[in-house]
Amino acid sequence: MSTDTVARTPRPRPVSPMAILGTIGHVPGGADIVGSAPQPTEPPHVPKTAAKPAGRILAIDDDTRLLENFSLALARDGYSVETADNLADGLRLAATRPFQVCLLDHNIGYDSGIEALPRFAELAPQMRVVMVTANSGVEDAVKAIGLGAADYLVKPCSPEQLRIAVARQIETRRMLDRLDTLEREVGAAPELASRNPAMQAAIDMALQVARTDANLLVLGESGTGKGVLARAVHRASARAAAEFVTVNCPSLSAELMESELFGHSKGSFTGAVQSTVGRISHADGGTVFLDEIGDFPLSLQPKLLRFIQDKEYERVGDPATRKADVRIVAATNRDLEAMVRENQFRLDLLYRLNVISITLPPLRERQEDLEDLANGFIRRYAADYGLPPRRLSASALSKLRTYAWPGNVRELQNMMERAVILGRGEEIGPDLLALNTALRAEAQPGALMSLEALEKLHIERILAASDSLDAAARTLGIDASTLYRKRKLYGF
Ligand SMILES: Nc1ncnc2c1ncn2[C@@H]1O[C@H](COP(=O)(O)OP(=O)(O)OP(=O)(O)O)[C@@H](O)[C@H]1O
Repeated sequence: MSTDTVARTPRPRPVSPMAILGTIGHVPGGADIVGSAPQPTEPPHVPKTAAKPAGRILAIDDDTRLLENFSLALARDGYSVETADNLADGLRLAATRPFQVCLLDHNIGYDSGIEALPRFAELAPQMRVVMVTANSGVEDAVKAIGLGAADYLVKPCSPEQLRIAVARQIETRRMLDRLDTLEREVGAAPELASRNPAMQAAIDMALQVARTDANLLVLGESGTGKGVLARAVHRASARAAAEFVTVNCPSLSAELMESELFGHSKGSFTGAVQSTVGRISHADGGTVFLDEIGDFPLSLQPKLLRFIQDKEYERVGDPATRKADVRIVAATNRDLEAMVRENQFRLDLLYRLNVISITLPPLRERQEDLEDLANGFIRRYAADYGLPPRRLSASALSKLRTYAWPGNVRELQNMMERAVILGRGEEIGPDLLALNTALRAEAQPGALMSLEALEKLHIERILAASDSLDAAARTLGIDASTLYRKRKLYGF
């Protein structure tokens, strides 16, 4: 579909203030049926505070009065209704907006709604289609269901029948979405496989380590997938049934880190109004992932070392020694050996963490994976946002291949999410790829660009010119935890 389709998409029709009819539809002879006892005229009730509609409905019928009646009846329940009085407009709307339910006329002018069902399924696989027809023949109903319709409504129908039919499909859609989310959560770790030999060797090694209880240190630039690998190790291990707990080291001060990790007793410090057991205890039997271990507070490193060696620890303010059986997976993009030389990291802790270390290659060195990763993200976000499937065009892929990916897989992921949201056609072309090179070209003195874009670019440049996160934070005049959050936010 070309990108100009949205521009030509008809705007939603305004709903006229006509009365809601007791019965919606046409008698075969042509006149609208008003129920035997006409309903009192009543303005449609649309909840004032309904920031989010109860559901997005697309109604397609060549009978514009019937479309108005559908809109009125459904607006009462807080649905947002868009209409099309011909098949081509209906298909365009379905391809470009996320609808949960479509009310599709059997015969739309000279076009057949039933014959168009496969096209709707292709353009909007998440949309539940209810066939609406004056023809109550069983044969048609069977054919429609066979071609993907979810239900069949015979007109004339009452507003109540219409609402029930729509509510049923909205509920089904909600349950299917929930199921999808649960399935994704269960299988949250993306499929870990690579066409790049170095990356595949890293994955194989991680899965081999998973079978043991050894601690693991994962190295690699930001956004290369260290957290994903840590989770995969947990899931492939005998610990999978217990918790996987992530601790982002730069985001916590030494005091907070101690109580967060090991727990504290009530009253052990100002503000400790109740006891907490700590993340280590939560992860008993499972895995603790210490992200950005290079930022683990130096003063607390002896306590972590003791826990790793002896599996013993004390809560803050409680002398009782406790035990927990936890595998530690630590990750960093910093040079821990250099930090040891600068007395920023303890050598004995490094030895303990570093029993096995795995380095993930940056994305620019695993070009073989670009296409699979990009299309995987596109599929995922299209499904998440209820948009039709899209794919990367050949020229977009070539453009991705020329880029250096300072933010690695995270940057690619963010870029594909943006492209899916902004894209209108079935293909994602190079114009939708917000590569930072473009930003760089714009960033001349006085260039018209947002403060956020300028901040992103400046942080990126300082990071590239600095030896460590700390050094970059010092140059920028912010603390390391703020810089850490901004990096995650901007995707590098
Ligand atoms: N192989 C992959 N398949 C799909 N998504 C991936 C893959 N690798 C990484 N990602 C995604 O990229 C993003 C960054 O991954 P992750 O957080 O694991 O990187 P990281 O190296 O730990 O980054 P940081 O050092 O900044 O913490 C995540 O959203 C993750 O889901």
